[in-house]
Amino acid sequence: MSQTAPLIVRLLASSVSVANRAGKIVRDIMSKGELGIVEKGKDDYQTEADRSAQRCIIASLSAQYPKVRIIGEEDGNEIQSSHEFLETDADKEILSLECPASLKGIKEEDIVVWVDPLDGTAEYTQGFLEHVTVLIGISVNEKPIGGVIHQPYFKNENKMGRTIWGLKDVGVGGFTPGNPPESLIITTTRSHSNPIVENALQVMKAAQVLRVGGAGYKVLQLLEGKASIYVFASPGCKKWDTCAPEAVLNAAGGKLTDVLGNFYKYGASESRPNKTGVLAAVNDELHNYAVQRIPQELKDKLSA
Ligand SMILES: Nc1ncnc2c1ncn2[C@@H]1O[C@H](COP(=O)(O)O)[C@@H](O)[C@H]1OP(=O)(O)O
Ligand SMILES: [Mg+2]
Ligand SMILES: [Mg+2]
Ligand SMILES: [Mg+2]
Repeated sequence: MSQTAPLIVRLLASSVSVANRAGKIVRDIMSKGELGIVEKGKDDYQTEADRSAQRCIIASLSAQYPKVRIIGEEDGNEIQSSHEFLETDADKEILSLECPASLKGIKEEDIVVWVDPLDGTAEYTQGFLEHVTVLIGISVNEKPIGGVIHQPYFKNENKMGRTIWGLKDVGVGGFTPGNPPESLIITTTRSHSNPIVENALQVMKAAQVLRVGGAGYKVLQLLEGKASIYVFASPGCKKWDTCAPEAVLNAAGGKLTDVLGNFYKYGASESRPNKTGVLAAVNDELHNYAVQRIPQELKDKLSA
């Protein structure tokens, strides 16, 4: 690995390689067919793929960046016994990026990485495999500045999977960005809905509502021009769900906030739940439209 590239570029390059490896683990466990499902809470599951992918990501990144604070979704991931999963490659394309001056002085101690080893677990267990992503989000001073969204089941011509990345003041890569659709298309949850979530959808006056799994996949739909706005007026998403998607969306000129229009903070001591929901769009105009549409009563209910 090039030791000459600035830390943030190396960390993003490592995250791309580690996410690819985690994606292979996710596919291998599905092929073997022994998912080892554990119920963590209501509508909240964990599988062997969530556990193994997280072990791979945390072991690999903490071995190379020992002073970076890394927070993963799953509990009980002892990293000692994970040498089988160590991935120390770093993506060459990312390593060759020109690091903007704004990101050059960042030290390991300044960084908090939020890891969702498998976003869309419900969909993974139900066979909606294209909704599944691996998310690695890099934050500095509480703000998401870089991120990786890996899709293990994206079908290319000759290989499985693709990795989308974004870096502040640099841009995005790994996919072809699309313009927002002509008519208003909303993307939202398919497995965690409730009456308040539905109310927030109705007020948008959308031409179409797409119901898909995962925060990563929904933000990808925005980036590819398949949807205009991502609305989820409910707690349930956590910091590891939104850090990487928000970083990539920001790098593409978009915006992700809660349904009141406030940014989440990604410091290590922040509470994990995104209590006041998620509202995201590829540009400020669509984002403003959505914030204004949400009734005050609903905003009050969520922030109570
Ligand atoms: N009620 C909930 N309980 C647990 N996780 C949730 C809940 N709501 C959302 N999430 C997390 O946020 C992601 C996006 O939500 P949704 O697909 O419902 O829009 C889910 O895939 C899940 O992440 P994960 O699959 O990593 O546990
Ligand atoms: Mg989960
Ligand atoms: Mg998730
Ligand atoms: Mg997860």
